[in-house]
Amino acid sequence: MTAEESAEPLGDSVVRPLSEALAHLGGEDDGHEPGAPGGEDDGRETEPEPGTPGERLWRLAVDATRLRTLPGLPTGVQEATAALQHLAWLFTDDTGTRAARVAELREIQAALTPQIQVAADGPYLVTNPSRITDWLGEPITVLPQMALCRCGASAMKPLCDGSHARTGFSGDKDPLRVPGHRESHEGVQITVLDDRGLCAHSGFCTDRLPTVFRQGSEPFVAPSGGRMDDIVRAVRTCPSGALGYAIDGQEPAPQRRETTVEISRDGPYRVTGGIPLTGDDGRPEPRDAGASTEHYSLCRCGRSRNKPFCSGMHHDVGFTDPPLSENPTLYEWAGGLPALTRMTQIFYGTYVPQDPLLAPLFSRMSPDHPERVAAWLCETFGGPRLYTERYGGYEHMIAEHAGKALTEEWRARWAQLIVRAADDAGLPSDPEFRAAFVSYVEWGSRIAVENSQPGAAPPPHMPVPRWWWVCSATPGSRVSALAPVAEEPAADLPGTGEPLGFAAHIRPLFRETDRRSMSSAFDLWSHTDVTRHAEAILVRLRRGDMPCDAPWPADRVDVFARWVAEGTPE
Ligand code: HEM
Repeated sequence: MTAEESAEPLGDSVVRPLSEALAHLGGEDDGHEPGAPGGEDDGRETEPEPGTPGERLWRLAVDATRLRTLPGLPTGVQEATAALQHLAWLFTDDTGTRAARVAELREIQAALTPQIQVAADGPYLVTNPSRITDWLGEPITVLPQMALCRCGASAMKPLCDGSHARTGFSGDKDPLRVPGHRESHEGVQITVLDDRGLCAHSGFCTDRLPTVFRQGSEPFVAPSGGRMDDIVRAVRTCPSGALGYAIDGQEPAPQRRETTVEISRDGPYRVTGGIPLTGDDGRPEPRDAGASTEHYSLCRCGRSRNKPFCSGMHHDVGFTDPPLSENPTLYEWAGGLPALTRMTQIFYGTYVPQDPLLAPLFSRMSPDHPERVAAWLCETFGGPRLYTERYGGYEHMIAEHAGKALTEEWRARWAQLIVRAADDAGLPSDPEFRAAFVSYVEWGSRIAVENSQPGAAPPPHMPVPRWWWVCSATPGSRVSALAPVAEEPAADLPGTGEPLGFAAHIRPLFRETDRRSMSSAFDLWSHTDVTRHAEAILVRLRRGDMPCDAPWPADRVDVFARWVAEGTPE
């Protein structure tokens, strides 16, 4: 980053929030009379700060961080500190120095409670975060003080770049939002608690258990539509905290998960692990009665009706992250580790235990088996080498299958149910992804059977396989997936009185798309066919319902009418 490139973020994210904060504290008056010694305009030449821009930024970041630790300062100080820490980090090239500097900043603000503070009409100020992941589940660099974009307009998402101040972002709730109200839906063994006002419409419950969580039906929850353990699992994956459950009138203790902020793709920040959430005044952010504090979803598009919480508006306003490359890995297309883990948890947590054939085979699997298999799939589908790094790689996987004498019957059931789990987990259902996914499942499961037979001797040291789209069926391989069919240039119309002919004047009026859409009835590029249907075509052209995407202009219809009147010459 050059000094010029840093100027804009410095202005928007450092100078503005700091000056607003100082104004708030009455700090505009610095105690100096204009022109007095020590004032800005005392007429003396100010000595330039020594050191490179990077070193100067670093000292500023340290000063701001010390200031940030003082109690009672406006949130602008945090916002500016976050920007300075980020800039100082960017300007430090050497990895070792970077790590040492981050450690020093962390030390300065170590006494601050980890939390997310919602700045009024501003970003989420994240203090001492332990883990922030992208939508693929990969950790992003965390600094001790961070400001995450809340208005949806930042050019350096997930970080705030000060855009909220330029765009006039408002953090107010919409008075027309679905009101927060927790309803109880009593079943035989379990009561499902549901607050529609908190729902972020991530679809995890409706995908996973559509017989209980019924999109478009009233009431939305039908506890008798599923087994108790399935309902519990579905409720526990609800990212917004809208869902809860009680058994015999008792709600369970909150889940204990690692504190994480997940930046979901095209959607909200999903927070787990009970990170405290406070408002601009430092008090706990008001929540609906009974809402989860262990997990919640925070608006990232800036348009939620229930700010700061997500209300699912990102779908309606078409909030999107930058598109994937034309040839993403299967891992990226699937949705990364979070999506693959969702699938394996459903597979090993629901389908396998309920299946009389598979349940005994997996009765002694380790509790983290779903995570392990997800890590394998993540690596196989082109993601990070998680299985190799964490779980022993190829050799371990081979050893797990060795000697189990897996049968074709087991294999077929395994393959059938994992595809069902992929549906439930909301993995992409496009033909290209599913072709690649199923081909791997078929291939991998058959290899597993082979390697599990008595006396099998699979090669001992192999890398984890890498799977790719099949037969070049990548997402970009279909014309329709790349771009709409290019508009064909409009044909030149003949002059008035110019003798008309089918080949020269009529056929060019019909586009390739028109021809294709009529091909089941007749050929619009054939003189014989068009002559035979000329009157009917003319009626529809005049009515404007052919072609179906947009009617022809009148002068074009007139040319066709004249050609018909002239006896449809060739
Ligand atoms: C694409 C196909 C498959 C993949 C990717 C796969 C993946 C894995 C992995 C990674 C492990 C080791 C987990 C660990 O690190 O502990 C494992 C274990 C195991 N797999 Fe597979 N597997 C496949 C097919 C099958 C099939 C078809 C069956 C039988 C129906 C099967 C049965 C087992 C069993 C019984 C274990 C040991 C579970 C335990 O008791 O801990 N696998 N599999």
